[in-house]
Amino acid sequence: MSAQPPLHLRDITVRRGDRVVVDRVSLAVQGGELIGLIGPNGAGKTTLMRAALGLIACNGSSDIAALPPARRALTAAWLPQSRDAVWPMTVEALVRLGRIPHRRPDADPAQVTAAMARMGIGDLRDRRVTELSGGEQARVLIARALAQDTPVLMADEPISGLDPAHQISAMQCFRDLAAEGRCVIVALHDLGLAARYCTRLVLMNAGRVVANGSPAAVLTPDLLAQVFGISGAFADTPDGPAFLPLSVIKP
Ligand SMILES: Nc1ncnc2c1ncn2[C@@H]1O[C@H](COP(=O)(O)OP(=O)(O)OP(=O)(O)O)[C@@H](O)[C@H]1O
Repeated sequence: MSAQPPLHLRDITVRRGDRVVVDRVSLAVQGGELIGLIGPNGAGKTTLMRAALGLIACNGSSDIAALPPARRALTAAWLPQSRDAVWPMTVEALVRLGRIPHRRPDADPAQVTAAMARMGIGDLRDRRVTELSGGEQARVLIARALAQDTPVLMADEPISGLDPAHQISAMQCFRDLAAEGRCVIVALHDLGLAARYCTRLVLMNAGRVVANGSPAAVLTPDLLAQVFGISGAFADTPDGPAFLPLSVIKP
C-alpha cells in the first residue's frame, strides 16, 4: 500500500452537557505511524477518536469526518472498546462483514483469510462467535477491522483481555500495518507495550493533549507523576524501549 497522506485533526472540541471533554485537540498523523493514545480514565481518548471518525458531533475539523459516509468506510476502520457479539454467526461470517464497505463482501475471500491468519484465528473460522472466550472474540473483532483493509485504523483498547502472547502479536500486527504505510491510532492503557511498539505517543489529560512525541519524551517522571500519579522505570534496551509502571504516588 502506498503511504496514506497525512491525517489532520484541527481544533477538535467536544462538549458533553456543559463539560468540555475534548478541548481544541490538533494532531497530524502520517502514513507509517503507529500512534499510542494514552491517558488516564476519562481523559478523552475515545471521544477524540469518535469525533475524528465523524461518529459524534464536534467543533473543529477532521479529514475523515469530512468525507461522505461511503468514502469514510473505505478510508478508516474502527474497533470500538465494547465487544459484545450478540448474533450467533460464525467467525468467518463476522470477519467477512469487514468487507461490506467494498460492496463485494463475498468477492474477497483472500482478505478475510489473511485477516484471520494475522490474528491467529484460522482454526476458529467455523465456530460461533457467541461461544468464544472474551479474548478470542476480541481477536475476531480485530480481524474484522483488518479485513476492511483501510489506510487508517483506529482501535480503542484493542489488546485489553488478550493473553501476553496475543497482546504482543496484535501490537506487532499494528506496527506492521503502519510499516505498510497506513495511519494506525490505538488507545492503550498498557504503557509498556505502548512504549515498545508505538512510533509516537500522544498523552491526553482532561481533554487536552499534554505531550506528543517519542516514548522516551512522553513517559518522563514528571509527566507520569502529574498525569497518571505514578512512578515508573524507562530504559532504552537493545530490544527497544522498555517501560514498567512502579508505584502510585500518594497525593
Ligand atoms: N455519552 C456521554 N455523556 C456524558 N459524558 C460522557 C459521555 N461519554 C463520555 N463522557 C465523559 O467524557 C469524558 C471522556 O470520556 P472518554 O470515554 O473519551 O475517556 P477515555 O479517555 O476514553 O477513558 P477510558 O480510558 O476510561 O476509556 C469522561 O469524563 C466521560 O465521563
